[in-house]
Amino acid sequence: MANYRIAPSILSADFARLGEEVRNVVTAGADIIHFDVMDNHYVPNLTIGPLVCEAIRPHVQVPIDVHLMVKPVDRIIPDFAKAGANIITFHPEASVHIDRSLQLIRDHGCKAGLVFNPATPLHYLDHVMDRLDMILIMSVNPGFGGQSFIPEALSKIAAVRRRIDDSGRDIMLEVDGGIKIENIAEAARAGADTFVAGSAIFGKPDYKTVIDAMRGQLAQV
Ligand SMILES: O=C(CO)[C@@H](O)[C@H](O)COP(=O)(O)O
Ligand SMILES: [Fe+2]
Repeated sequence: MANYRIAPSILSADFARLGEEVRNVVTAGADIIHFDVMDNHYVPNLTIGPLVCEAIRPHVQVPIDVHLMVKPVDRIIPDFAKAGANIITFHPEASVHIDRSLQLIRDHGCKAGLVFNPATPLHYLDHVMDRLDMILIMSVNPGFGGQSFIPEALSKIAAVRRRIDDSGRDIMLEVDGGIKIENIAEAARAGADTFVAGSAIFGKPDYKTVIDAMRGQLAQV
Protein backbone atom coordinates (compact mmCIF):
# COMPACT_ATOMS: atom_id res chain seq x y z
CA MET A 1 0.00 0.00 0.00
CA ALA A 2 1.21 3.50 -0.79
CA ASN A 3 2.15 5.78 2.06
CA TYR A 4 -1.16 7.58 2.51
CA ARG A 5 -1.62 10.51 4.86
CA ILE A 6 -4.83 11.86 6.34
CA ALA A 7 -4.82 15.58 7.07
CA PRO A 8 -7.86 16.81 9.02
CA SER A 9 -8.70 20.45 8.30
CA ILE A 10 -9.28 22.29 11.56
CA LEU A 11 -11.57 24.71 9.75
CA SER A 12 -14.44 22.46 10.84
CA ALA A 13 -13.18 22.00 14.41
CA ASP A 14 -14.72 23.66 17.46
CA PHE A 15 -12.56 26.78 17.74
CA ALA A 16 -13.59 27.32 21.35
CA ARG A 17 -11.79 24.06 22.21
CA LEU A 18 -9.07 24.02 19.55
CA GLY A 19 -6.22 22.56 21.63
CA GLU A 20 -8.39 19.65 22.72
CA GLU A 21 -9.71 19.19 19.16
CA VAL A 22 -6.25 18.89 17.59
CA ARG A 23 -5.05 16.54 20.35
CA ASN A 24 -8.11 14.36 19.86
CA VAL A 25 -7.78 14.19 16.09
CA VAL A 26 -4.09 13.26 16.31
CA THR A 27 -4.90 10.57 18.87
CA ALA A 28 -7.57 9.37 16.43
CA GLY A 29 -4.87 8.84 13.78
CA ALA A 30 -4.32 12.11 11.89
CA ASP A 31 -0.95 12.22 10.12
CA ILE A 32 -0.93 15.96 9.47
CA ILE A 33 -2.95 18.97 10.71
CA HIS A 34 -4.27 21.04 7.79
CA PHE A 35 -4.48 24.74 8.70
CA ASP A 36 -6.62 26.93 6.40
CA VAL A 37 -5.66 30.59 6.29
CA MET A 38 -8.20 32.89 4.61
CA ASP A 39 -7.84 36.65 4.32
CA ASN A 40 -11.24 37.99 3.15
CA HIS A 41 -9.43 39.25 0.02
CA TYR A 42 -8.11 36.33 -1.99
CA VAL A 43 -11.10 34.33 -0.73
CA PRO A 44 -14.38 35.67 0.71
CA ASN A 45 -13.82 34.36 4.23
CA LEU A 46 -11.61 35.18 7.20
CA THR A 47 -10.09 32.52 9.41
CA ILE A 48 -6.95 32.11 11.47
CA GLY A 49 -3.37 33.34 11.43
CA PRO A 50 0.08 32.70 12.92
CA LEU A 51 -1.04 33.32 16.52
CA VAL A 52 -3.41 30.37 16.35
CA CYS A 53 -0.75 28.22 14.68
CA GLU A 54 1.63 29.04 17.52
CA ALA A 55 -1.09 28.25 20.07
CA ILE A 56 -1.80 24.75 18.72
CA ARG A 57 1.85 23.88 18.02
CA PRO A 58 2.61 22.50 21.51
CA HIS A 59 -0.50 20.32 21.37
CA VAL A 60 0.53 18.22 18.34
CA GLN A 61 3.66 16.36 17.29
CA VAL A 62 2.54 15.79 13.67
CA PRO A 63 3.39 18.29 10.89
CA ILE A 64 1.22 21.40 10.50
CA ASP A 65 0.34 22.01 6.85
CA VAL A 66 -0.51 25.69 6.34
CA HIS A 67 -2.73 26.31 3.30
CA LEU A 68 -2.42 30.01 2.54
CA MET A 69 -5.46 31.49 0.80
CA VAL A 70 -4.06 34.99 1.02
CA LYS A 71 -2.89 37.72 -1.31
CA PRO A 72 -0.17 38.94 -1.17
CA VAL A 73 1.63 35.80 -0.07
CA ASP A 74 5.19 36.65 0.96
CA ARG A 75 4.88 38.86 4.01
CA ILE A 76 3.02 36.27 6.10
CA ILE A 77 5.40 33.35 5.35
CA PRO A 78 8.09 34.14 7.97
CA ASP A 79 5.41 34.54 10.64
CA PHE A 80 3.99 31.07 9.97
CA ALA A 81 7.46 29.54 9.93
CA LYS A 82 8.15 31.11 13.33
CA ALA A 83 4.75 29.89 14.56
CA GLY A 84 5.76 26.28 13.92
CA ALA A 85 4.42 25.49 10.44
CA ASN A 86 6.12 22.55 8.74
CA ILE A 87 4.60 22.78 5.26
CA ILE A 88 3.42 26.03 3.65
CA THR A 89 1.45 26.06 0.39
CA PHE A 90 0.09 29.01 -1.57
CA HIS A 91 -1.92 29.69 -4.71
CA PRO A 92 0.43 30.65 -7.58
CA GLU A 93 -1.89 33.29 -9.02
CA ALA A 94 -1.83 35.04 -5.63
CA SER A 95 1.97 35.47 -5.74
CA VAL A 96 3.75 38.04 -7.89
CA HIS A 97 6.99 36.01 -7.92
CA ILE A 98 6.23 32.31 -7.48
CA ASP A 99 9.84 31.16 -7.44
CA ARG A 100 10.71 33.76 -4.80
CA SER A 101 7.76 32.74 -2.59
CA LEU A 102 8.79 29.07 -2.80
CA GLN A 103 12.37 29.97 -1.93
CA LEU A 104 11.21 32.13 0.97
CA ILE A 105 9.32 29.16 2.44
CA ARG A 106 12.36 26.90 2.08
CA ASP A 107 14.72 29.53 3.46
CA HIS A 108 12.56 29.53 6.58
CA GLY A 109 13.01 25.78 6.99
CA CYS A 110 9.58 24.65 5.79
CA LYS A 111 8.46 22.37 2.99
CA ALA A 112 6.92 24.32 0.10
CA GLY A 113 3.98 23.70 -2.18
CA LEU A 114 1.64 25.14 -4.78
CA VAL A 115 -2.17 24.93 -4.69
CA PHE A 116 -4.35 24.68 -7.77
CA ASN A 117 -8.00 25.76 -7.77
CA PRO A 118 -10.38 23.79 -9.99
CA ALA A 119 -9.83 26.25 -12.86
CA THR A 120 -6.15 27.09 -12.29
CA PRO A 121 -3.99 25.65 -15.09
CA LEU A 122 -1.11 23.32 -14.27
CA HIS A 123 1.39 25.29 -16.34
CA TYR A 124 2.42 27.01 -13.12
CA LEU A 125 4.33 23.79 -12.40
CA ASP A 126 6.50 24.13 -15.51
CA HIS A 127 9.62 25.73 -14.07
CA VAL A 128 9.39 24.93 -10.37
CA MET A 129 9.06 21.14 -10.01
CA ASP A 130 12.50 20.93 -8.45
CA ARG A 131 11.45 23.38 -5.72
CA LEU A 132 8.27 21.63 -4.64
CA ASP A 133 7.63 19.30 -1.71
CA MET A 134 3.86 19.29 -2.14
CA ILE A 135 1.27 19.91 -4.84
CA LEU A 136 -2.26 20.52 -3.59
CA ILE A 137 -5.22 20.04 -5.91
CA MET A 138 -8.40 21.76 -4.77
CA SER A 139 -11.51 19.69 -5.37
CA VAL A 140 -13.73 22.62 -4.36
CA ASN A 141 -13.37 26.34 -4.91
CA PRO A 142 -11.46 27.70 -1.93
CA GLY A 143 -13.06 29.69 0.85
CA PHE A 144 -15.33 27.35 2.80
CA GLY A 145 -15.47 23.92 4.34
CA GLY A 146 -18.34 21.54 3.76
CA GLN A 147 -18.63 21.89 -0.03
CA SER A 148 -19.14 19.01 -2.48
CA PHE A 149 -16.23 17.32 -4.25
CA ILE A 150 -15.85 18.48 -7.89
CA PRO A 151 -15.28 15.28 -9.92
CA GLU A 152 -13.16 17.04 -12.58
CA ALA A 153 -10.44 17.22 -9.95
CA LEU A 154 -9.74 13.51 -10.53
CA SER A 155 -8.27 14.00 -14.02
CA LYS A 156 -6.20 16.87 -12.71
CA ILE A 157 -4.85 14.71 -9.88
CA ALA A 158 -3.96 12.04 -12.45
CA ALA A 159 -2.15 14.60 -14.61
CA VAL A 160 -0.16 15.84 -11.61
CA ARG A 161 0.65 12.26 -10.59
CA ARG A 162 2.21 11.71 -14.02
CA ARG A 163 4.24 14.88 -13.71
CA ILE A 164 5.50 13.92 -10.26
CA ASP A 165 6.42 10.41 -11.39
CA ASP A 166 8.21 11.82 -14.46
CA SER A 167 10.16 14.21 -12.24
CA GLY A 168 11.44 11.33 -10.09
CA ARG A 169 11.08 13.61 -7.06
CA ASP A 170 9.41 12.88 -3.76
CA ILE A 171 6.51 15.36 -3.90
CA MET A 172 3.36 14.89 -1.83
CA LEU A 173 0.14 15.07 -3.85
CA GLU A 174 -2.61 16.41 -1.64
CA VAL A 175 -6.32 16.74 -2.44
CA ASP A 176 -8.51 19.21 -0.56
CA GLY A 177 -12.27 19.70 -0.58
CA GLY A 178 -15.25 17.43 -0.11
CA ILE A 179 -13.17 14.35 0.75
CA LYS A 180 -15.11 11.75 2.71
CA ILE A 181 -15.18 8.00 3.33
CA GLU A 182 -17.18 7.44 0.14
CA ASN A 183 -14.78 9.16 -2.30
CA ILE A 184 -11.31 8.94 -0.72
CA ALA A 185 -10.44 5.74 -2.63
CA GLU A 186 -11.32 7.39 -5.95
CA ALA A 187 -8.94 10.26 -5.19
CA ALA A 188 -6.23 7.74 -4.23
CA ARG A 189 -6.74 5.77 -7.44
CA ALA A 190 -6.30 9.01 -9.39
CA GLY A 191 -2.92 9.43 -7.67
CA ALA A 192 -3.38 11.46 -4.50
CA ASP A 193 -1.45 10.36 -1.41
CA THR A 194 -2.45 13.03 1.12
CA PHE A 195 -6.12 13.70 1.92
CA VAL A 196 -7.52 16.81 3.57
CA ALA A 197 -10.87 16.26 5.27
CA GLY A 198 -12.60 18.85 7.41
CA SER A 199 -16.33 18.41 7.77
CA ALA A 200 -16.14 14.64 7.17
CA ILE A 201 -14.04 14.23 10.32
CA PHE A 202 -14.90 17.11 12.65
CA GLY A 203 -18.58 16.85 11.73
CA LYS A 204 -18.78 13.41 13.34
CA PRO A 205 -18.69 12.60 17.07
CA ASP A 206 -15.99 9.90 16.80
CA TYR A 207 -12.96 11.01 14.76
CA LYS A 208 -11.23 7.62 15.02
CA THR A 209 -14.15 5.80 13.43
CA VAL A 210 -14.02 8.12 10.41
CA ILE A 211 -10.22 8.02 10.04
CA ASP A 212 -10.19 4.22 10.41
CA ALA A 213 -12.91 3.94 7.77
CA MET A 214 -10.90 6.19 5.44
CA ARG A 215 -7.83 4.01 5.96
CA GLY A 216 -9.97 0.94 5.30
CA GLN A 217 -10.98 2.42 1.94
CA LEU A 218 -7.37 3.29 1.13
CA ALA A 219 -6.22 -0.24 1.96
CA GLN A 220 -8.35 -1.51 -0.92
CA VAL A 221 -6.84 0.79 -3.56
O1 LIG B 1 -9.10 24.85 1.89
C1 LIG B 1 -10.22 24.48 2.14
C2 LIG B 1 -11.40 25.27 1.74
O2 LIG B 1 -11.00 26.40 1.08
C3 LIG B 1 -10.37 23.17 2.79
O3 LIG B 1 -9.24 22.77 3.49
C4 LIG B 1 -11.63 22.87 3.52
O4 LIG B 1 -11.60 23.36 4.82
C5 LIG B 1 -11.89 21.39 3.57
O5 LIG B 1 -13.10 21.17 4.19
P1 LIG B 1 -14.07 19.98 3.74
O6 LIG B 1 -14.42 20.23 2.29
O7 LIG B 1 -13.30 18.71 3.92
O8 LIG B 1 -15.22 20.12 4.66
FE1 LIG C 1 -7.37 23.77 2.71
